[in-house]
Amino acid sequence: MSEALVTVRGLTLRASTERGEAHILRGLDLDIMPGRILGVVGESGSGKSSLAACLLRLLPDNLTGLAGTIEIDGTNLLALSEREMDAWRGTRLAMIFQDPMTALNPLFTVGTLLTDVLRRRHPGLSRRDALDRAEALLRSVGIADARRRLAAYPHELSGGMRQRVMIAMALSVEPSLLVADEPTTALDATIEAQIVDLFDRLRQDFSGSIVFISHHLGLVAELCDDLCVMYGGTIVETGPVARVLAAPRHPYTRALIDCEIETDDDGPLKSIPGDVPDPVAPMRACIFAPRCPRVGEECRTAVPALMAMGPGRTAACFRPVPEAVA
Ligand SMILES: Nc1ncnc2c1ncn2[C@@H]1O[C@H](COP(=O)(O)OP(=O)(O)OP(=O)(O)O)[C@@H](O)[C@H]1O
Repeated sequence: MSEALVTVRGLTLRASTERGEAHILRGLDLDIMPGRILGVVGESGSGKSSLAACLLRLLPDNLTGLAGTIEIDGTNLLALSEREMDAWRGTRLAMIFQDPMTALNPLFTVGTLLTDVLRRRHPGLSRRDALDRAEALLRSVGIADARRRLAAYPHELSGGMRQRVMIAMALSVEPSLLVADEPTTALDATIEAQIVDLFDRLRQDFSGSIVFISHHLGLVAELCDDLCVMYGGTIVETGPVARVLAAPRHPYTRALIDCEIETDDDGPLKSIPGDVPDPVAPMRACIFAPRCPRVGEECRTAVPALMAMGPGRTAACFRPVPEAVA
């Protein structure tokens, strides 16, 4: 297997809250492979967006205790100054948010937003050349009548179109690492399918890594190569997406898949019985133990580390789902 593009080790994040210090990320280890799409899934509150925010170091002020390392090509992003990090964001890292309006400045036209990013990336680029490139980028993300759209303001576009513009802006960075946080959640099903198709097409020309965060296992199965399952600020399972979904080893992954299978298209979303862990509580045992159908004595007294579960796969579980019945 090739070397990881991004190596995350012992990533920890805490927040001061009224109830005390919350453990948002509890020491994550993760390898993100070049040229592959890594899907990150987990229930609401499991820490997916926080992981995304750490990868770009875009964190709110009340978040403290950021520790560990995030290494790309031998540089630890967590050791960079704010200024150095800003330069990385304009050249090596890019993010696509759930709500494009949070990322698209409403005061500027699409053309200005795109040419600004392009000229930051390529300082010698003339305004005319930048506009030509911006137009080509809009076309590449499926925007018809691209020249005319350059003059539009974000609020003049539909939600799906805004999301395409944000994808074009992220691509204009030519990033090594592109992080997409629930990029289709705010869109209706037809537009969602188009955006997923777009990601699928983009991957052919894109040599960097994509981290794709989603609630939706079906979407991740369709689009991603690798999977990372998060629970309670920890990673509980990783591996090639098809193999993990066909035969999960962590009981939490099994439960997530069962919920998705049992949820009818039109029916209410099924959920795993029991409550998600309290982020303020310290972790002294397996964090999934209180909800786990396979729980044993050791699960209530020790914290399982991620253990190898066959080629390219890991799970943090003392009593994994047996392979034969997985
Ligand atoms: N700035 C913050 N201050 C306090 N707690 C926070 C902050 N940001 C996130 N959290 C808490 O950290 C935990 C993880 O949140 P996060 O948004 O990363 O989860 P998520 O898996 O992305 O959830 P969702 O799918 O709902 O977006 C949650 O318990 C959340 O309440």
